[in-house]
Amino acid sequence: MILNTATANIIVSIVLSHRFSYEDPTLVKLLNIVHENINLTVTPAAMMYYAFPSVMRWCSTIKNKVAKNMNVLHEFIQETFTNQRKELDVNDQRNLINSFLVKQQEVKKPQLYFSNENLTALVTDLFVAGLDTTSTTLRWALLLMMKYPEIQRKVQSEIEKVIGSAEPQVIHRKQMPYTDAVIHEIQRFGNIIPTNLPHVTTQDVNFRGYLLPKGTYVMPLLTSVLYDKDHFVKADEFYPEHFLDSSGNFVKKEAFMPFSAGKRSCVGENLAKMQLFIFFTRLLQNFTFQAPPGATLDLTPEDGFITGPLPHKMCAIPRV
Ligand code: HEM
Repeated sequence: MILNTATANIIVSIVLSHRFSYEDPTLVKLLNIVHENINLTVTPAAMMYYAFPSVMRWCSTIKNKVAKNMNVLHEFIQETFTNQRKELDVNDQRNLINSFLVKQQEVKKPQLYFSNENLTALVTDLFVAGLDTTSTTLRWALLLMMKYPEIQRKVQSEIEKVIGSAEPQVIHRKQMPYTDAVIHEIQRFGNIIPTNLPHVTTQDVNFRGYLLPKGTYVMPLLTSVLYDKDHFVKADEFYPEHFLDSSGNFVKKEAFMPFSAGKRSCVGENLAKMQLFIFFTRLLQNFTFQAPPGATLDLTPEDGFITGPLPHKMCAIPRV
């Protein structure tokens, strides 16, 4: 919950130029609805619905429940976030919602792209897509650091060398190849969206001798690249050297695609990378993460659409 609220506040500050306290009932309610909706959409019945929509169409319960929850989320976002017309000052645009509302006034046909429904959908998308993803990756990061203390120590010594006790900034990343490699490996190994989002062919496609007619549902499995043994020699292990050359320089891998690929790949990729670097280095600068004595650390992922680690108890030992 702490990681979720911290990452949520980043999106809140973009859309609303505001931050909530971690106990604020509005923020807690938002997180609970988003989380509940994500959980609901990954129940076995919902998964069956995505895979076999024409069969499952007859089973209206799950469809109605998901639609009802989505309405609750939309209504809540509309009331809380997007209803800012009264306070709008065209000469003082401070956030994404302000800019959208100004555009709505400027364009001739706002109902085309800049409708109220689109604004609500846009803000909802940012929350749904940007919350659990970043915080789940950070949960993997902390578990993997507990599991591999020698890797954690190497990251901490690079932090000491490059950042010292200053606040980490994105510009530090270039000078920190080991930490960069560890963060990439956390994303690769964590593989938090194994099935990616479903896509549809917009025209007939010939793929390796198979015809995929226009309108075919396609699930481009990210696991198939992130765990590809041709690209990652120890694909089933946590091995930061996947992203390092023999001199310790960071190397890019074309099979590293946790954000997917192509025109519809994650729009939040750059933001997410900045968040991961800053949260991860700030946390390890100030704490060493350890399992409680006698605890066993299990790297089996949770079931679901976003696959986080299983819950573990964790000790955060201050470093000063
Ligand atoms: C570690 C963090 C994240 C991961 C691993 C991740 C991964 C993904 C993936 C795999 C997709 C599907 C792309 C496709 O359909 O091919 C996606 C879409 C999307 N992501 Fe992210 N994401 C992350 C963080 C974020 C953040 C922080 C935001 C926004 C603030 C965001 C916003 C979006 C949006 C809006 C889409 C839909 C894009 C579209 O359909 O055009 N994501 N993300």
